[in-house]
Amino acid sequence: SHLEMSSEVYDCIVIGAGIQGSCTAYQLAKNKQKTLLLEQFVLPHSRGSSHGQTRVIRKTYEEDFYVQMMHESYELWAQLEREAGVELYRRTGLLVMGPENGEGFSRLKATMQRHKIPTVFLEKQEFSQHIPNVNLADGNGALIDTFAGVLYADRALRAVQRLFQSCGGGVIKDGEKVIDIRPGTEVTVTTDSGVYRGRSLVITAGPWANTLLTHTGLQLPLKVVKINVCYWKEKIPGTYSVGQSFPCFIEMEPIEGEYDIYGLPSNEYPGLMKVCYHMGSETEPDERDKQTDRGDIDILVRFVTRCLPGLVPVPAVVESCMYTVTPDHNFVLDSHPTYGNIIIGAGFSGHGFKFGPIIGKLLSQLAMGQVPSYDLSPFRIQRFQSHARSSL
Ligand SMILES: Cc1cc2nc3c(=O)[nH]c(=O)nc-3n(C[C@H](O)[C@H](O)[C@H](O)COP(=O)(O)OP(=O)(O)OC[C@H]3O[C@@H](n4cnc5c(N)ncnc54)[C@H](O)[C@@H]3O)c2cc1C
Ligand SMILES: O=C(O)[C@@H]1CCCC=N1
Repeated sequence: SHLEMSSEVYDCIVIGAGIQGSCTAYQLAKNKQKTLLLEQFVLPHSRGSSHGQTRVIRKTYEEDFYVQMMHESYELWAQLEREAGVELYRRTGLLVMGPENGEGFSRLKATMQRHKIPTVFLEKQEFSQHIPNVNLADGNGALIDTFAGVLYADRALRAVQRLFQSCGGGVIKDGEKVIDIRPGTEVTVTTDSGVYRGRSLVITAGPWANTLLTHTGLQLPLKVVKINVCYWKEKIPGTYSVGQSFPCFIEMEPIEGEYDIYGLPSNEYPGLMKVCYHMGSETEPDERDKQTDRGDIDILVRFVTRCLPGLVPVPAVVESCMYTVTPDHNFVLDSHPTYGNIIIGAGFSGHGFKFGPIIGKLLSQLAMGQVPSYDLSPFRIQRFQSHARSSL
C-alpha cells in the first residue's frame, strides 16, 4: 500500500478511545508499556458510548462479581481524581425501586446485605417523607445505596486521556480509523493514514467491536442499540436537583416496559432531569441518526406521568448514545480464542462506565500476559458457545 509503516514497535496498540480503551491505555503506560491509542474520530466526540456529562456509579448489583469489582473501582476513581486534580464523582445516593417480592429486587437486597453495602431500606409509610415528589408503585419496595452517585463522564474521559499522554510512552492518534488488522507475534494495524506494529493489541471499539473483529475471523453476539437520552423539565426548578439532595434512581421491572428505567438528578442542564429507558432499538453504529424509533420515549412518557409528577411529561432535550449488548448483559473481557496477544473488551451492555478504571486494569493485565486480578469467567467469550461464530 502507499501508507508508510512506522518504524516504532509499540508494546501495545489500543483501538478505541472511549472510556475502556482510554483507561486501558493509561494503565499500560503507567506500567511502562509503550502504548499507542488509536481513535477514528477527532477527540472529543459524541458518536460512541462514552460521551455526555453524567453516568451513575453504584455498588447496587445482584451479582457478587460486579460488587467486588466496584469496591476497587471506587478506589481507582478516587485515585484518578487525585492524579488529575479534578472532581469526577459526586455522591448523591441511588434509590432502587422494584417489586418487593420479585426475584430481581430480592436478590439485589440479599447481595447488598451480604456485602454489607451501606443501604437504607425504606418502608412504604416513610417513603414519601424521605423521597418527596416520587410515586412508589403498589407492591414495590425501595432501598437507597448511600455511596452511589454521579460520575462526570466527559470530564473523566478527558482526564484519563490527559494522564495517559503525560506518561512517557503514551501516544494518542485521533481522526485515524483502523481499516485492517493482521494478527501475528507482532500485530500490524493499518489506519486510513498509517501502519503500526504492536506486540499486543487491545480492541475496545464499543459499538464497532464486530466490525474490527471481522479482520480476526471472530464475531461476537453483540446487539447495538440506540438510546434516546431524555431530559425532562422540572415544573418547579430544583425539585429533583443534586442541590436538593435528590438521588439517582432505578425502577426495576417498571409497569410501562420490559427493561429498567433510570434517572439522574438535575445537574448538567439546570432545571432538567435525565430519565432514560435501559434499552433501545437496534442500529448500525454508523447509521445511528437514521434510527428514529421512539418506542422508548413513549414508555418514558407513561412512567414520568405516573411516577415523577413534578416533571413535564414531554422530553425537553433528546440526545443520542449507543449500548452494545451481550445476550446475558455481562461484559466481554478476554483474549482472542485464536490469537493470544489480541485482547477484547466489548459488550458493556449500557452499564460499563463505572467500571472503567478496573476494566482498564484487567485488560492491561491480559495485554501484558499477567494473570488478571479477578476471576474473569463471567466475561469469557466461550460462554456464548453456539453464538460465537469463528469464520476462520
Ligand atoms: C445513554 C447511556 C447511559 C449510560 N449510563 C451508564 C451509567 O449510568 N453508568 C454506567 O456505568 N454506564 C453507563 N452507560 C454505559 C457506558 O457509558 C458504556 O458501557 C461505556 O461508555 C462503553 O465504553 P467503550 O469504551 O466500550 O465504548 P465507546 O465509548 O463507544 O468507545 C469505543 C471507541 O472506539 C472507537 N472506534 C471504533 N472503531 C474504530 C476504528 N475502526 N478505528 C479507530 N477507532 C475506532 C470509537 O470511535 C469509540 O470512540 C451508559 C451508556 C449510554 C449510551
Ligand atoms: O449502569 C447504571 O447504573 C445505569 C443505570 C441503570 C441502568 C443502566 N445504566
